[in-house]
Parts: sequence; C-alpha cells; structure tokens
Amino acid sequence: MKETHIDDYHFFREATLRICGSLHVQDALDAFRVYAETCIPMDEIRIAFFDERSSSGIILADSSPGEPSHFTRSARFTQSELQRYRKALLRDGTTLIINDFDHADEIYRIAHARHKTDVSARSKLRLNLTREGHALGVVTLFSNKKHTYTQQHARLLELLHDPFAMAMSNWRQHLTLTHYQKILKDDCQFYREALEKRAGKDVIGAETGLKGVMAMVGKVAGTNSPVMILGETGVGKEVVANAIHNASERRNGPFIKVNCGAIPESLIDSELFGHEKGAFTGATQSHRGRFERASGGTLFLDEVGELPPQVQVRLLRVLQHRTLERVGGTEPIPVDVRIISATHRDLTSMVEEGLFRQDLWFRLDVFPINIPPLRDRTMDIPDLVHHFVGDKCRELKRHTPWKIPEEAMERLKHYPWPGNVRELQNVVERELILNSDETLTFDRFLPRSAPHALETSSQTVVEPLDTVVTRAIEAALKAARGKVQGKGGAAALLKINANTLRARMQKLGIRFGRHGGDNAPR
Ligand SMILES: Nc1ncnc2c1ncn2[C@@H]1O[C@H](COP(=O)(O)OP(=O)(O)OP(=O)(O)O)[C@@H](O)[C@H]1O
Repeated sequence: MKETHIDDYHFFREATLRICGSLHVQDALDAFRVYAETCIPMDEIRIAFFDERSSSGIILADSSPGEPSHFTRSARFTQSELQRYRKALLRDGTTLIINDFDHADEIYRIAHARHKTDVSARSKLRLNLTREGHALGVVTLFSNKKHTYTQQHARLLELLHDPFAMAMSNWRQHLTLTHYQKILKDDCQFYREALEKRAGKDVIGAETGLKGVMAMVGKVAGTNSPVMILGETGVGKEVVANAIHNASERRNGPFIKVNCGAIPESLIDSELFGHEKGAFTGATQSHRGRFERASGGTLFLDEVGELPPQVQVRLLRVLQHRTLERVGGTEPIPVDVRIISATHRDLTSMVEEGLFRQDLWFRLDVFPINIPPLRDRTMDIPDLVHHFVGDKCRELKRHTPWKIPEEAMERLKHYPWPGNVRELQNVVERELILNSDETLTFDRFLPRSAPHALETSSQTVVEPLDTVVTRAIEAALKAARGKVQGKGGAAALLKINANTLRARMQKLGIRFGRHGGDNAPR
C-alpha cells in the first residue's frame, strides 16, 4: 500500500468512534476494521486477552473481510510459556512489527499455533494494551504478505492504545454480565419449572366437582381484576390461584405467595414492601419485598384476613396509588402486580366487627370464587386418591403396583374430610408408608367395622403425620434389630428405599443403630 498522509486527529476521532461505538465487541471490531483498513493494511484483526486464572489466551473477537477463519477461542499455556510470553511483551513495548512471521520469536509462533488458527499470517502488527502497569490484552493485525507493516502503521495504531484499553475493560465487563444474566435466567426458569411441578399444575376435579370454579377461573384469568378465593382450609385455594395465574397473560411472570398469617407482625411490612439499607437495626442490605418480586406477575395473599390493621392501611394505599415505598425509602416504586387473595375466614363478619377494613375488602373482593369443601364434591375423591397415590409412590420410589378395592373407596367417599383435600393427601401418604401390600385398604384410618363412627371419630383417628411415621419407623427398626439396609432391614420391612428411610430418620430425629446409640444410619 502506498503511504499517504493521514491526519492523526481525524484518524483518532473516526477510529475511536467505532471502537467505543458498541458494547458488543464483534460489532465494534467489524466497524473499526472497515474504517481502518483504508489506512493500515490487514487481512484479519483480533482482540485477545490473557486469563490468569485458567492460564489461557482467549480471543474475544476476530474480524476479516472474507470468510471468517477458524481457530480455538481459548488456548491453555504452561507456566513457563506464560513467563516467556510476558517477558516478550515487556521487551517488545507497546507496538510490535513482525514482518516475517517465520522468524518471529518462538513464543509468538507457539501462541499462534496453540489457537489452531488457519490464518496464514506472514506479517503482523501488534498493539499491547496495558493499564496502570497491568496487561489487559492485545490487538493484532495480520497480513498474508511478508513485509507489510511500517513504523507509520505502528504509530497510527499506537494512537489508539487508550480507546482500545478503555473499550477492552467495558467489553469484558459486558461479557461477564451477559454470562451471569444467562445463568440467572436459566436458573430462574429451572426453579420456576421445579416449583410448578411441586405445586402440581393439574387441578383434579376440573371437569367434575370444580367445574363451576374452573369456569369462573376461565372468565377472570384474562383480566387484571383482583380475585378473592374463599373456602375452608385445605380445599385447594392455592391450587386455584395458581390456575388463574397460569391461564393469564402474566403466566411467564412470577407467582409470589405471601402467607399473611405466618409472618411475624414486626416483619410483615418489610416482607411485603421491602426496605432500604439502614432502615432499622439489622437492615444491612436493601431488600426487595414480595410486591416488587411479583412485578409483571401475580401476588397471592393467602390468609389475607390475618393482616394486622396497620398493614391493611398500607396495602390499601399501594392498591390505590399503584406505587409503593420501601420501609425507610422515599422514592415511589411503580407496582405492576395482579392480586389474588384467599381466606378461610368469614371476611364479611370481620368487616362488620371492625377487624378488617371495609375499603380494603371492597378492593380485594372484586371477583369472589367460592371453593366447595371436599365433602360436597365426593365424586372428585377417586381421582384425587389415584393422583396422590401416584405422586407419593414416585416420591417414595415404590414401584410395586397398587389397587384400591371399591369398598375402601366408598369409605373414603363417605368420610367428611374436615381437613379437606390436604387431609386426604395426608391419609394417602400414611397409608403408603404403613401398608406395604399391593392392596390399599385404608383400614387404619377408616375402620370397616364402624363406618358411621367416622364422622365423629375423626379427632381421635387423625394424628400428626410425623408421629405416625415415627412410630412405624421405630417399630420396623425394632423388628429388624436396628438394621436399616439389606435383607430383613427396616427399609425392606417398610418397603421403601434405604436412603429415603435414612433421610426420614434424620428429619424426625430417630436415633440410629441397634441400640439407638450410633450417630449414623447403616
Ligand atoms: N383440585 C386439586 N387437585 C390437585 N391437588 C389439590 C387439589 N386441591 C388441593 N390439592 C392439594 O391439596 C393440598 C392443599 O391445597 P391448597 O394448599 O391449595 O389448599 P388451601 O385451601 O390453599 O389451604 P390453606 O387454607 O391451608 O391455605 C396441596 O398439596 C394441593 O396440591
């Protein structure tokens, strides 16, 4: 290329605009090459840096006018190669011209070969990027002809040291952030799917006992109206709230649940609305509340009747203004959530007694949905039982086939289920743990002899699940003389996997070993 006079200022300005013009290193490099090749010849240009942690040379971007060349983006170096490379960089200064690559320092030829590159470079011009004495990386121009580069080219490239160094830091930070953003998005998707699986997307009884409820769900899901779900404890209020969210346009946003009765009064403000750093003793970090976390999705206020009066006031204000302020904050934060509330309490009488604000109730109770108790939709019981047995068998890794006699199912249908679906779910779990036969009779919980007594005896028959499970495990351990695993062991007697049994023993605090003295299950 015939050397022509190039105005330094003009070159610096135009080149810098392109180098710093994009956070995407590839776009910036392509734009720079298209402009700069009118002043400095190049068949290819690369930007690379050294990653100290992995002792690897990493090519960030590569640009050429024709077909992109092939190379390995990341190449590892040994410690001694690294030292030789650093020494050579120090020796060679900011720019280096190699006009006959065959005679270049061996370490440069090693680096070139290590990237398994198909660039047939004959000459190269390199700019060594440093900041405050630290090596940031290199910009390398390649030419397929020998003796391409002159001191004038090197001088021009050197003018661009600072813009390239600054852009290099930004590109690397941008790449790191994009990398973490991808990981977070992926994790978020994974946990959302796991949560959906746990919550169970299926609404059993949607075509039978809950048909009317699901028709209401279908009508209201597409709107943004607040929904109030009413029903006894354990009827499936959360299941229905989930169904509304999943059928709405917000389905790809978060579904955040707040159990208003389970959060201590002193924490509920911060849990719902978040707080700023230093808002109170112990607030060492700022914290997003559940309202903010639910942004773009649905906020499910379970047991809304339990909200303390002062929180009712603040909730009303957020719903009216559609903005919130974190505890200790002054900036209003816009709120974009759909509210679904639920309660098993009689909110109308709570309003009459002054225990629940009427204005808040009007705002929340725009579209009420009443879920009937299980005793009023006994036709759903067989499907629910089969659904829960299938689920629990998978969880307990119980592969034996099972059947439920017609007569046992009739008894299940006639029980009044004061704890509704949750109670039925617990009874199924207990039956599967205690009954290792193929036939599930439910005799322990619903005795055949006195079906009429069931309705009154529920208080004495139903015990906390953990108590029953503990008793069963202890009985099995006793029969197996402390042996957990293997033939005749407690796991075999209970027909569950030994690891599952150990996990349960640990959770329930059951002592291990033949004499209960060992501290690890065998
Ligand atoms: N129709 C249904 N289909 C499948 N599972 C259900 C159904 N209804 C309830 N369940 C299951 O029963 C259990 C209790 O349901 P859920 O938590 O939705 O009840 P709830 O009315 O919100 O209870 P609470 O009043 O205690 O908050 C859950 O494990 C849920 O998965």
